[in-house]
Amino acid sequence: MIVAEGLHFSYGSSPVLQGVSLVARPGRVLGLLGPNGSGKTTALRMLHGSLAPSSGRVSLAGRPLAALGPREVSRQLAVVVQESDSDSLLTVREMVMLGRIPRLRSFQRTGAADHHAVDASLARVGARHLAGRRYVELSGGERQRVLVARALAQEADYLLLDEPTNHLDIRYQHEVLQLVRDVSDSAVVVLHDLNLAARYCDDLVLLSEGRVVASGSPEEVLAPELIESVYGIGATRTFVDDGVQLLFHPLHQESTA
Ligand SMILES: Nc1ncnc2c1ncn2[C@@H]1O[C@H](COP(=O)(O)OP(=O)(O)OP(=O)(O)O)[C@@H](O)[C@H]1O
Repeated sequence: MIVAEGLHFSYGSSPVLQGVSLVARPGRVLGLLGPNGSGKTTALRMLHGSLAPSSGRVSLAGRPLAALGPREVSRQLAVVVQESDSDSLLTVREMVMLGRIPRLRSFQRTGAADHHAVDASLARVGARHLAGRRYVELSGGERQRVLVARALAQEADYLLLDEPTNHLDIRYQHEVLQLVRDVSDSAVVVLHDLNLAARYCDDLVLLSEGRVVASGSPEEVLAPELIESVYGIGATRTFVDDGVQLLFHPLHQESTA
């Protein structure tokens, strides 16, 4: 279980997180939602320790994150963020092998078990055929699969993903999130698309201006009045396949929800 309690953080004098608390339970996908600049990425970075809160705390499986070493953190958390160009010369196989590094001891070389884990991870995301290709030459959707494979190769308890559907077409958006559900049922995912969040997440946390304004099931969080007050756009709620979905109103129309 990942527990964040009362996280505060500022960049300079601008407060970004103002007392954010959340719980990511094992076996569930938690969606982190909120408008641009509401603090989602900052909060996610605190969950995996790449940023420390100015006050508040994060614990993993009951132990304070701040007291855990990087190796221990990487056994529990695997992070999927967009890659920079610095990795551009790597092949897909090499990229996924990077996921094994936290599991190696100092100066230990990769061995048969690591190669097996890389093959198994690529197979799970349906990307074995890409193994010899250069990462930089892949499409956005293929890259996302490879990044998820790298996180899987790490064999961590939780996947943490920051906007994994960014730049993907609608089919790949669904594929990547279905993949997350298929391969790891313990995940925290930052999403912009509220309907994707409703479909693929078990629990949602909605941030606004650095504060949690709602948390709970998609049905509880995606209430039209709340969405309108946070995002400034009217919405009507409907149900598809027993799940909540929103229809948004063009800005000149009044909400009928
Ligand atoms: N390195 C930084 N230095 C200064 N301010 C920053 C930095 N990173 C983020 N911020 C600011 O912190 C606030 C929250 O940013 P954050 O990236 O956490 O929001 P977000 O909800 O993930 O946004 P988005 O949906 O646009 O990606 C924003 O106002 C942003 O401008």
